[in-house]
Amino acid sequence: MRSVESQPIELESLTKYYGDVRGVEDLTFAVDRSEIFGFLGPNGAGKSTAIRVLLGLLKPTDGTASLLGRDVTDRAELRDAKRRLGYLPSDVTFYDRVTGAAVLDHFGRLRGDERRAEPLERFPVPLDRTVKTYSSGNRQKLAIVAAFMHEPDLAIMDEPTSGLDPLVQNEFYELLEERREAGRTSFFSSHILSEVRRVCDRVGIIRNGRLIELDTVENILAEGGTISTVRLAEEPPPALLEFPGVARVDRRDGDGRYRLVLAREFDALIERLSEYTVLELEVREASIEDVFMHFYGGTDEDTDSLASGSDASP
Ligand SMILES: Nc1ncnc2c1ncn2[C@@H]1O[C@H](COP(=O)(O)OP(=O)(O)OP(=O)(O)O)[C@@H](O)[C@H]1O
Repeated sequence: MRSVESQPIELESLTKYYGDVRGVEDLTFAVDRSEIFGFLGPNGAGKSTAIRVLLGLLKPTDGTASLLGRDVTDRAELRDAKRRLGYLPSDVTFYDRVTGAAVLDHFGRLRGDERRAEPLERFPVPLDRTVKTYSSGNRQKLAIVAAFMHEPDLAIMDEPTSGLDPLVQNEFYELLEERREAGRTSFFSSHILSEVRRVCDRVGIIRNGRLIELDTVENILAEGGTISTVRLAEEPPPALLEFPGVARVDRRDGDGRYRLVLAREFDALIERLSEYTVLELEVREASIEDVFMHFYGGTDEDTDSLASGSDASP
C-alpha cells in the first residue's frame, strides 16, 4: 500500500493484451484528487479495457494500476479501495426480477451504507417496481443512485450519461461539480464532447490503446485556434489560401466554401483574402468537435507519430 499522498488513480506503463489483441499499451497517467477527468477515444481504443483493469476485473499483462493508493492486483488492497469507490458500468445489468428498492438494499448492505434519500430525490426511479419494467433511462438512474449513495471518494464511470434525457444529464453534471467542491474525484469515459467541454478539468485521449493527449480542456481548445469559412468568386485551389498561421485549408464539396483552421492572426487572413472577391466570411472559435476530431480521424501512422512525439498536442 502506498502513502496517503497517492493520487486517486495511477497507471504506470499499463499494458493489457487479450491473447494477440492489444487492449491498452504502455498507458501512464494519474488523476488528481477532486478532478473531473474525461477519458476519451474512438470505439475500440481501449477505454473499457483500462477501466476493467482498474476495477480488478482484468489482470494487466504488464505495468501497474492503483486506485486510492491501493494496488488493484492485490485482492485485499482492491477490496479496501472499493469501499471508497463508486462504479457505473456502461452496460447496466441488474437482476431483473427484483424491485429497484431491493437493488439499492443489496448495494447498501455491500457497502454498509444507506444514504439513498438525497440521490433518489435527484434521480427518482419507481422503487417498488421490478427492474424488468424499467426504461433504459430509469435503469441508468438506478445505477447512478447505487454508485453514489455511499458518497465515494472516487467514481469511475463508463459512458455514464448514455440513455439519460437532457434534464437528468444536467443533474448528473451538477452532481459531478458538487463532488469536485467536496474534494471527490470523478473519472469517466465519454463520446459526448459537449459534456466533456462542460464538466471535465482534464482529458486523456487514447487511440489504438495508447495515450495520445493529456491536458486541460482549456489548453486543448486554446490550441485549436479559430475556424474561418469563406466563399470566393474566383474559387482558387485551397493551397493558394495557405499562409503562416494556417494549420489547414479544406474546400467543401457541397458549396465550394473554404474552411481554414488558423491561429488568431487575422491581419494575414485579411491580406490574403484581399487578393480575391470575398462573397462570404465567417470567423469563429474552434468548437470542441473541431478540435477533437483531429484525434479521432486520420491513419494509425498519424497516431503513432503523435504518440511518439515529445509534444502530443495538436
Ligand atoms: N474480451 C475481449 N477479448 C478480445 N479482445 C477484446 C476483448 N475486449 C476488448 N477487446 C479488444 O480490445 C480493444 C479495446 O477495446 P475496448 O472495449 O477497451 O475499447 P473502448 O475504447 O472501450 O471502445 P468503445 O468506445 O467501443 O466502448 C479492441 O480492439 C477490442 O476488440
